[in-house]
Amino acid sequence: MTDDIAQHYRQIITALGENPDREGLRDTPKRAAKAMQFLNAGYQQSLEEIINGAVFESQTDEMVLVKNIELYSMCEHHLLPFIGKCHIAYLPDGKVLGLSKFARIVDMYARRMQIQENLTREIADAVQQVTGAKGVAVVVEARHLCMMMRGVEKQNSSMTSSVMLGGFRDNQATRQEFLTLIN
Ligand SMILES: Nc1nc2c(ncn2[C@@H]2O[C@H](COP(=O)(O)OP(=O)(O)OP(=O)(O)O)[C@@H](O)[C@H]2O)c(=O)[nH]1
Ligand SMILES: [Zn+2]
Repeated sequence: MTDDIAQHYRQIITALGENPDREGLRDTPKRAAKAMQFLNAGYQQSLEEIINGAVFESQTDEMVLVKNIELYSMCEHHLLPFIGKCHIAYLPDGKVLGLSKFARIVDMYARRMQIQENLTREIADAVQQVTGAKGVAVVVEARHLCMMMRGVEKQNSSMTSSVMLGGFRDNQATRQEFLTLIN
């Protein structure tokens, strides 16, 4: 598969007017193929595999918040990166999730071809599914290189997307507490 992708990169380099056989570019198709495979590795993962049973019984019913999870994804329109951070909160209902698993969930969905809104929704649905929480809130703040390096070339705009489920959707005080904590 890597060789296959590398062959296509070689053609792209040629089509762009470069010489894929010159010294500096000789290994580039293969490197680029490996990088692209890494950035799309989320297709090879499943929720079950990354959670690996790390859901623990707990009687806490207070909000749990994991803030500022770094996020690197690729926009499905241009295959250019969007980069930012993700905040996840949930209201446990007898079960809590291993802390590292929030970052693993973010990475699994981010390492696919995405738009930010769908990524946000997929993270929220996954946390809901594995914890059975009374509520889940996810906010993603990101800057899109497709808007910065090309296209409208706006360097300072960022996009915020959010998904609120259960108690975060129904209860304004809970939602407000979450928004206050992340700002
Ligand atoms: N809602 C949303 N839009 C995105 C995201 N990533 C990229 N886009 C937008 O997708 C749109 C694609 O628009 P098109 O007109 O088909 O493509 P384009 O001609 O390359 O668009 P420009 O970027 O405006 O030059 C653009 O408005 C992008 O800014 C995302 O995560 N969410
Ligand atoms: Zn884009």
